[in-house]
Amino acid sequence: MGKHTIIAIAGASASGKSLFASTVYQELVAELGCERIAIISEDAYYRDQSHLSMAQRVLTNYDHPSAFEHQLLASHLLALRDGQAVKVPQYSYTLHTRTEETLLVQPAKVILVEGILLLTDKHLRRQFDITVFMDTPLDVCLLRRMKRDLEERGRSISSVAEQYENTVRPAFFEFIAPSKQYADLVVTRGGKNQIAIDIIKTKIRQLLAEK
Ligand SMILES: Nc1ncnc2c1ncn2[C@@H]1O[C@H](COP(=O)(O)OP(=O)(O)O)[C@@H](O)[C@H]1O
Ligand SMILES: O=c1ccn([C@@H]2O[C@H](COP(=O)(O)O)[C@@H](O)[C@H]2O)c(=O)[nH]1
Repeated sequence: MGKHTIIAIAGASASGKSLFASTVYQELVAELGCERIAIISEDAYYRDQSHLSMAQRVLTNYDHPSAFEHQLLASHLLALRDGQAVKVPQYSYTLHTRTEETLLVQPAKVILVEGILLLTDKHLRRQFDITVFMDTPLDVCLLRRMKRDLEERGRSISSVAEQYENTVRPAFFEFIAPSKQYADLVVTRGGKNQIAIDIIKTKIRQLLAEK
């Protein structure tokens, strides 16, 4: 591995990717400092849709690779590897578009990236040094997504159910499940699997000691 290590955490929507990644990040950043570890979400790279009306935005398939600007994410990961800071877009799930703000992410020795389709894109896969797949049963994901989307993303029961049937579930079988083959580590039991969290933390500490 080179000077920088990029760790991808993929899996179904609500499988626990962001809880897992943010727990690893929070538990390590205090110990290591933010110049050594950074975190990015693939969701930040949903395409800007500010030119579309709300009625048009709700028709987008947010579970299809075309919904993401993966090229921008790939170029940001390359820049971070090269020691340059990047301006990560910020995305609003309620407005279905990017906000005006960006978040300046500084280059770090270890970069955690989490998102549903990270392992489906061969250009992105080339950037990852370590790959993790959250293997949470789909019924558990649906229940967690329902609760989260009602509480945090301004959705209704019927809108979550409709989107789940139309795009979320089909995309899981078409894109996400087949991408599990590219994972180095498969994590069961979601974002609170402390043994898996500790394994990744130990690996990160070991990599940083070598750099
Ligand atoms: N092992 C777990 N036990 C209980 N709740 C969990 C667990 N893993 C994740 N969650 C919860 O499920 C929801 C979805 O998790 P999240 O990390 O946002 O998923 P993702 O990033 O994969 O979409 C969140 O509310 C999170 O707190
Ligand atoms: O405008 C949007 C953008 C995305 N979504 C849904 O979000 C999930 C991906 O995020 P997770 O945090 O991994 O759940 C994806 O399944 C999209 O369906 C959305 O509903 N609206």
